[in-house]
Amino acid sequence: MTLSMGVSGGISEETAGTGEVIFPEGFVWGTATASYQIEGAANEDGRGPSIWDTFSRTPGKVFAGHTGDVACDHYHRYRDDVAMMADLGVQAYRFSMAWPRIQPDGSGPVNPRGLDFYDRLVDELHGHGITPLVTLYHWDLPQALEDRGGWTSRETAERFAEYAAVAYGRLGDRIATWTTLNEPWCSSFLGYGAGVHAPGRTDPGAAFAAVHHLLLGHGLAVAELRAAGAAQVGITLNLAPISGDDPEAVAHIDGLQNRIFLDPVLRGEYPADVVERARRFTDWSFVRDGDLDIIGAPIDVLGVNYYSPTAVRLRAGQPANPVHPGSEGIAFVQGDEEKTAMGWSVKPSGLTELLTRVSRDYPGTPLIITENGAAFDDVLADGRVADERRIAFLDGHFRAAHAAIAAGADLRGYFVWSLMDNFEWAEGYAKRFGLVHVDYASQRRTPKDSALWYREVIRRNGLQA
Ligand SMILES: N=[N+]=NCCCCNC(=O)[C@@H]1[C@H]2[C@H](O)[C@@H](O)[C@H](O)[C@@H](CO)[C@@H]12
Repeated sequence: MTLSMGVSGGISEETAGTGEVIFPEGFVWGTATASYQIEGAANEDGRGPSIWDTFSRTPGKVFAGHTGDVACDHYHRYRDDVAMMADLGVQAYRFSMAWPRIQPDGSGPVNPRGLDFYDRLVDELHGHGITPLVTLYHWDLPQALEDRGGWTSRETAERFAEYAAVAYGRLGDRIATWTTLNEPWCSSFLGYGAGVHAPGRTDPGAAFAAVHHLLLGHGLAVAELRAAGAAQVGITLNLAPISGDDPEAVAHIDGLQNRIFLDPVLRGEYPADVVERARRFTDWSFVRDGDLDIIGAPIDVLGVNYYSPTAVRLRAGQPANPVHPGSEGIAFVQGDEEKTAMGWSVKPSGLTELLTRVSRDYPGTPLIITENGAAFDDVLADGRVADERRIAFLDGHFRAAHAAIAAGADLRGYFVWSLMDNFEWAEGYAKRFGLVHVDYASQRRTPKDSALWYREVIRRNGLQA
């Protein structure tokens, strides 16, 4: 089954908020994870160090000094985890491959034991009738490449395409949908601009160079995957609807959050207003003739990660938000909506707004929600996690996604973040996004009430009244 296969069947009448909601026939329901967040086995079977191994060992960068050394020990427990997904009725599974497992130095010699793991994982998935969707890069850049400039260097883009070809060569016969990058916005603006993610650099100019080389890596990898015969290729972007009374402030943040990625990938050009505003930080000399043609090569599916909307307003004297270069005078504000354990506003209608905007402004590319979910302060008691807030969160967002489909969005699937609690980057293990609870001391998995609820959603292909 390919994930951007056409869906058929009508849409039931949209009942706002409470009624029965049935998704189109063939709609794909899945869960998502990422290599550094769940695998562990950081120094096993030839895996090389990544920038997150380095960053998590840097004092003060990650909550309580947590690292991904063990994480959910998925590297050893993958069979049970796949069986657990099958028991939950999960139809598709989005996971990432660890580049440092496959090429420990990010280039040159391939580590066959690294490929062997993904071989075993994919065969286990198929054995349970679960469709794999792979992310080639979910932030664990080989440290050796960072030592040579990382994503600020064009060389990294070129090495990424080689890695994509190696991965496809071993697994292309069993994985139909290949996405290149997860959230280049995080890799660039959090990793090189604000320094709150690996590699921890705080240089806006470097962030813009990283944006470009991440996108160039995407484009070069798409070319390799196409040449090798990949059925579906795509990319995953974290996007957000931007609201506010001041059009210039909204345009500025929409440009840095959304259009700086959507326009190159889907239109083959950088948004002119973003290019101009960024000239304070970069001369864009890293862009070479032909790069945008490479970046803008057609894709088959766009992965959309949505968590929360962004609201901005002008505020005199407001210093720039380091995540958003040049945002002096722009305040990021939150309404009185419910907040998750991450402090993020819960606004399902933001998903409808986002999906309809992307469909309107960038028509013609099927969409998949590759991540949506929430962290709450889950409590395991008597072998159960009664995570009613997560059920309500997902119910609302599923209905919002359905409303977007009813409004014409070509949405093909939905992957809940995350299958299980895992290493939440700078928050370490303090934040739990999983449908399944993980006791890290024992590595015991316990499906939360939301997992059991999701099983019924999948079985019904929709929501009850
Ligand atoms: N306000 N606000 N912010 C909304 C989101 C900010 C950007 N962070 C993400 O999207 C990351 C994405 C990542 O792929 C995954 O690896 C992370 O575990 C999840 C949860 O954090 C999300």
